[in-house]
Amino acid sequence: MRNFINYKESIEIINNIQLNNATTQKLFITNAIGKVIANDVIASHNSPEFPTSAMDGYAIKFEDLKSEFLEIIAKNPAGSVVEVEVTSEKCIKTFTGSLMPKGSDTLIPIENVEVFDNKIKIKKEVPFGFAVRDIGENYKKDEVLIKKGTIIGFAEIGVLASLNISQINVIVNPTIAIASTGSEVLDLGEIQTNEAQIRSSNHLTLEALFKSNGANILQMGVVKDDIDSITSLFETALQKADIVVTTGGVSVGDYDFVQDVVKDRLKAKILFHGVSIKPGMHILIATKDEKIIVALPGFAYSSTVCAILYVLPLIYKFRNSNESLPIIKAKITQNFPKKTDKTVFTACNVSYINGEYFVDFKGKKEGTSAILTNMLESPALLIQDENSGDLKAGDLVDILLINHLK
Ligand SMILES: Nc1nc2c(c(=O)[nH]1)N[C@H]1C(S)=C(S)[C@@H](COP(=O)(O)OP(=O)(O)OC[C@H]3O[C@@H](n4cnc5c(N)ncnc54)[C@H](O)[C@@H]3O)O[C@H]1N2
Ligand code: MOO
Repeated sequence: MRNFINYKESIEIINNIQLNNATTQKLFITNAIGKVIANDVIASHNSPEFPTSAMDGYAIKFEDLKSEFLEIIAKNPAGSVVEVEVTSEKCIKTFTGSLMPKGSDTLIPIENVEVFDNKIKIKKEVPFGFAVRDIGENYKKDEVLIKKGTIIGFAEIGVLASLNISQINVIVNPTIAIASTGSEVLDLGEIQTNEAQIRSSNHLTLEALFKSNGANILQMGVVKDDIDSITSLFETALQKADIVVTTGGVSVGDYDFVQDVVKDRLKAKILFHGVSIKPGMHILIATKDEKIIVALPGFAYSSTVCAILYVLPLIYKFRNSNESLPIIKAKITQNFPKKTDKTVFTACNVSYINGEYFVDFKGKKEGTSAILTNMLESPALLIQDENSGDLKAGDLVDILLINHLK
């Protein structure tokens, strides 16, 4: 009889896996979108470096605000440096993005003045320093602007560009080899020869999930339930990938060979085989020569839930990223019983109304762990801890936001 550990213990084991130092690569910034930056980015200068005008108007001395007229002594277009200084009762026509001329401290917008030849009359006053962007308004020299572990997105690209940084060091994404095992499962396009065969969805569901969450994929397709084929699958996959993920063949059936191969042929170090969760209780995680093996159950819903719970955190770990699973609180809108003493992950609908998350089960199908369609539309996983009881409408519950995974 196998020893089933609880969910919390299984996650601690995953968190404690020691990985080698991540490899980094240098990329041009827009090729690094979605990658994890390996070093802090520190501002090399103030932005702006000099007081800069935020509007089109006239640069003045604030003390002249009440003067009857101010003489326009120069024009100061953006991109050029005006040498003339603003002195008492003088002003310089200055534009959005122009440096504030020496001697000036305030900008009167064009709309606030009346122009008489080379003079202006201020019709509407402004406070001191109006429409002047101070030195370092956007960022200050030596400020840490992007922390290592951040995933590069559009805002990071913009900040890097403003720092004139064209290439950055990013973590090389882990490679995950994926295969579905089972003599009844057919790859796409494979000809069906009897009624007991079904189309494999798992290997492609997992490819989509891992690819969009930061892994390179080695798709190995479908492998029949046969010890030699499964052994050679693992041997190849372990050479090429950091993580090998399979589905099927981990429970108690006569043809559940994945576990036999991992334990007896590969002699991998078993971290656990069996967790008190629903779905996915037969999950097996092992290590072999610095590589990680994740053998998931065959059912489509079980393998997907377990891939989210165990493989995504491994990807985060390989990428040294500051990501974590998006688990938040929501209000449940109907009574919901606790059906087993395991930790249970149930697909539900999630909506966000007036700043609060709500969950219900409208349209969700009940049945076995084969029902992947429950993950369509706007799903979340309701998490019922092993020690929790029945839920009542209005209770605050933990949910994992599936649509926040990419
Ligand atoms: N006597 C017992 N039977 C079962 C137990 C148990 O404890 N005692 N556990 C059940 C649970 S829970 C699960 S989960 C499954 C896990 O079994 P396996 O991981 O060995 O998976 P398979 O038997 O290979 O497949 C299960 C199911 O999923 C379908 N499948 C398999 N691969 C794919 C694929 N690539 N794409 C789509 N669907 C797939 C397969 O046809 C089966 O229907 O064991 C229970 N049995
Ligand atoms: O362990 Mo299984 O509950 O059907 O995935």
